[in-house]
Amino acid sequence: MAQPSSISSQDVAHVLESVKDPHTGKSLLDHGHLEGCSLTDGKLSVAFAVPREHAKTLSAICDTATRQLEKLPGVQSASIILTSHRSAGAATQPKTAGHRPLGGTTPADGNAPLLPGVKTIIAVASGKGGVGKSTTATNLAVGLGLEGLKVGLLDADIHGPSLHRMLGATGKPEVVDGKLQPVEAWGIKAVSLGMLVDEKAAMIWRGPMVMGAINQLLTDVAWGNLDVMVVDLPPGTGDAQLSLTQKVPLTGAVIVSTPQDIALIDARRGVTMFEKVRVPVLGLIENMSYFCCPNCGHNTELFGHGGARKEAEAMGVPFLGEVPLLADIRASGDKGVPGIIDAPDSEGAKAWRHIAHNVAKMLQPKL
Ligand SMILES: Nc1ncnc2c1ncn2[C@@H]1O[C@H](COP(=O)(O)OP(=O)(O)OP(=O)(O)O)[C@@H](O)[C@H]1O
Repeated sequence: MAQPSSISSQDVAHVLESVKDPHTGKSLLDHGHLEGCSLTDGKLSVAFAVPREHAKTLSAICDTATRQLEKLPGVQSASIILTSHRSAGAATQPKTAGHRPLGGTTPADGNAPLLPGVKTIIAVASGKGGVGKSTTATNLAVGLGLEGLKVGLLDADIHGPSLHRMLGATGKPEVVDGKLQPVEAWGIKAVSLGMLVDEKAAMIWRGPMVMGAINQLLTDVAWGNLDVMVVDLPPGTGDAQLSLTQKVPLTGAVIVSTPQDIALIDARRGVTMFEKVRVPVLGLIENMSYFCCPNCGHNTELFGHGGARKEAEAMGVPFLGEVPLLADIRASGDKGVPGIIDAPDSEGAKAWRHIAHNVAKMLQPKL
C-alpha cells in the first residue's frame, strides 16, 4: 500500500477531538491546542500544549489518543508530547550589570523557580556544529558526577539529539505519576528528546514545537534534587539558541570550539550571545586540540593548537582546558560509554577531569 509522506494537522486534530475521557466526557482539544505534528518514516510526533496544571491528569487520554493516531494511514507509531508554556515574564534572565556573578535558577520577577530542586544550570554551547559539543557535555556531566555532585544532563540539541546514544541509554524513560523519569547512567540522570521520539522526526521540528519540547524536558521530568543540570544546546548562535538561553535560567555557559580560526570566530559569537542575555561565560574549551598518535604517542597539532586559549584571553573569559583528538573518544561515544569512564587514564579523560574539577569549583558558591 502506498504510504502518504505527510499528514495534515486537521487529521490529527480530528482524532484528538474524537477521543473522550470516559469520566469527564472531554477530549484533549478541550484542554489545550495542537502545536504541530510531523510524520517521518511512519513515525508521527505530535506536540500538544496544555496548561501545566492539567498535564498530569491527561496521561490516560493521551495513551488512548496515541493508539487512535496509530490507526491513521501511513502511521506506524505515534507519540504525543504534552507541552506547557511558562508566562513570558518567568522566562527572562536576571539582569546584572558589569562583570557578572553566577546567575541563579530563580527568575528575577519573583516567580517560583522553574526547577526548584536544581541549584545550578549550565549550558554547553558551540558557535558551529560538529566541534564535539555533545561529547563535551556528556563527559563534563559525568566528570561533575565524579566530583561528587548530583548531576542531570538535558539534551536540548533538539535538531540532532545524540546524548542518549553517547550514554548508551536507548530505552524509553518511564512515566510515574505523570512525570517522566530521567534515565540513570554513569552516575548521572539524563533525558534526551532522542529517547522519546524518532531522531529524524525531531530534526524537522520548528519554532513552538522545539520550545515546547524543551520546556517539557525541563519541567515535566522528575529531576529531583540536583547540584547542577548540564544543558546541551543546539549548535549555533541564531534565534533558537538565543531564546533558549533566555528561557532556561542559566547559572553560566561553557563554550566548545576547535582551534581553527573559523571555529573561533563562531565561538566569539557564542560569547557575545551569552553576554547579550547576561549569562556569565564560565569558559572556553578547546576540543580536538591536537592529535595524539596512539602508536608512537607523538602529538600533532592538526588544527593549530592553542587558538581557543588565545581567544579566551582576548575576550577576557576563562580558558577551561584542551581535549585532544583521539580515535578512542569517537569509539567511546559510539559504543555508549563516555570516554571519561571508558578510558580513565587517557589524555582525553584527564582533560575532562581537570575541566570538570574547575567548573565544580566555579559553581561551589551556589551549591
Ligand atoms: N576529541 C575528540 N576526538 C575524537 N573524536 C571526537 C572528539 N570530540 C568529538 N568527537 C567525535 O566527533 C563527532 C561529533 O561530535 P559531537 O556529536 O560531540 O559534536 P557536536 O558539536 O555536538 O555535533 P552537532 O553539531 O552535530 O550537535 C562524534 O563522532 C564524536 O565522537
